[in-house]
Amino acid sequence: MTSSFGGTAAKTARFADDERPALAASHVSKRYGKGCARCLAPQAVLDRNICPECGTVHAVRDVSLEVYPGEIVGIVGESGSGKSTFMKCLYFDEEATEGDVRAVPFDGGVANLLELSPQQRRAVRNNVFGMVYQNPYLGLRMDFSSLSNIAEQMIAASCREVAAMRGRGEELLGKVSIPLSRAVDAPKLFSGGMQQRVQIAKALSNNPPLLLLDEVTTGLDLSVQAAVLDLILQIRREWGASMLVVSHDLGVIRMLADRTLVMLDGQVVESGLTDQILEDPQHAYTQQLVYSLL
Ligand SMILES: Nc1ncnc2c1ncn2[C@@H]1O[C@H](COP(=O)(O)OP(=O)(O)OP(=O)(O)O)[C@@H](O)[C@H]1O
Repeated sequence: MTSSFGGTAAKTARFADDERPALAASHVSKRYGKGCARCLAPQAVLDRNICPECGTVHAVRDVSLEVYPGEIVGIVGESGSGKSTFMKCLYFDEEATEGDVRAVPFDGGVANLLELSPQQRRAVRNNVFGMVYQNPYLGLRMDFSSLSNIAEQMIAASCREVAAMRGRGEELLGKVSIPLSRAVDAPKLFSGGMQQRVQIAKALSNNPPLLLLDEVTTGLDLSVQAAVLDLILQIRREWGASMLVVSHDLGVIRMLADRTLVMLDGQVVESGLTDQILEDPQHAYTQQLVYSLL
């Protein structure tokens, strides 16, 4: 079934036992610095995420996760815990130091995305992932019109028909509640909430099977936050996209995520169904996060 977002309908059972994960990341690490015998040893004890010996920053340490079709997976953690860096490694904004990432929608999950050529990486960015950054300046050309922003993304994915781009752009802007009268305005003239909604429309323009959302509601007013969160849930309901959502705010993760990973100092300290984590947090840091919600 085709929905109003132009993709397949959301699944009610989000991940059946026999389904393969749409995205599988294994043992992903990102270090700033060369590392040394001390900090590269298994179970190395660091000063938070920094090696006391050589000063290498272990921003992401051995993170693995899977996102199943139609599932929303959340990563929560305080500032500096490594969640954005992990996301950036997936989207090639940062070069992972090591790890293995497979995406079924790209090539059936055959290649390790981290070993792709620059050209193949562009194909993944244009056709497999839709990225929405916390800072809309990273995801949008602020001086182009909103329609042109969407067209740019579609051209990157080989669309050449002006009428199709205009039609898709107007459809998506309507979906994210940007009035058509503002479609030719540049995002720099918009409020923060509107900019985020244009970014979401742009990210959706090629029907990416995997959406990466990095702190998309941080810095927005509460009512605007609620509208953006509703929009994300609507996208999942109508379109069934898989999503990886990063936030320092457990309230956001509680609203969106089926499963959650908790990160601290570059490592995953706890993971499981979001409801379970909220009801029965095991790690002291998760307990602190959950109690701060009460
Ligand atoms: N270019 C860099 N060089 C050295 N350290 C870096 C660099 N970029 C990030 N870091 C460090 O990596 C760690 C993880 O940062 P990251 O931005 O991923 O955290 P985060 O959990 O997303 O927090 P925030 O939401 O505040 O960005 C931090 O300690 C940060 O200082």
